[in-house]
Amino acid sequence: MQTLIKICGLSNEAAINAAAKAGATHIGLVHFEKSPRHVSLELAAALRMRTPPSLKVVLLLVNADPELTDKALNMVRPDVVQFHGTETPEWLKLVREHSEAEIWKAIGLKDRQTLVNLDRFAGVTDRFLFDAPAQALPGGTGTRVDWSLLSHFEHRTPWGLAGGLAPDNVTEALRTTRAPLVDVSSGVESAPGVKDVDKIAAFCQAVRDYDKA
Ligand SMILES: O=C(O)c1ccccc1NCC(=O)[C@H](O)[C@H](O)COP(=O)(O)O
Repeated sequence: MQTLIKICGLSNEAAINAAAKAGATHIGLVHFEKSPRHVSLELAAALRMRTPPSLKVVLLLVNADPELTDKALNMVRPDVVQFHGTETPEWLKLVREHSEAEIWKAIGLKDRQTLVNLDRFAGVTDRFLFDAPAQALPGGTGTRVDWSLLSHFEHRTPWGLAGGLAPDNVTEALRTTRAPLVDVSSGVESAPGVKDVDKIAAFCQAVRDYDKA
């Protein structure tokens, strides 16, 4: 089966087109002011309109209040909303009742206990995204998670792997975890927030080569 590829933290049309050309399946737009990849809702909505249909648009929010969440979903109309903070299952359930967007929950993967605690999100998230635990920023830090934690875990919900992935380590990450989706941000940048089209192409090529092997 083809591995899904999300290129996160895009902020211009050229990078989106590069992701489409390289064969990515999802792009991420980060709406979080502290991030070097932050895009305003106006820009996110404009980029969403110009995104080729081969790509699903994922809007990232971090502990956004109800008013901002509602505004963001109405303005951007993403295919997926990714919650990347300490949002509760109750909050996700409420969003699900008011939105048709797919819901993803990012999880800072610290140890085995993190995986045991996932049950509280059963039925309220369409996908878990396992990322490095939050640091100064909750995501986009380029920090690898311990892949071995995922290698024999029986997943009951669709999931994806994020955190410190790059063109030169994604093959090993896939061999170890068999992730159905991989997510990358800083590993395909030349500077924080600046996407590199050659790195995007190399990342996607490495994933497609793994798929074919
Ligand atoms: O990318 C950010 O700046 C960001 C800021 C706040 C919350 C989430 C953020 N990114 C979320 C993502 O899905 C990233 O792709 C993921 O954390 C992996 O990032 P990286 O380790 O840099 O590849």
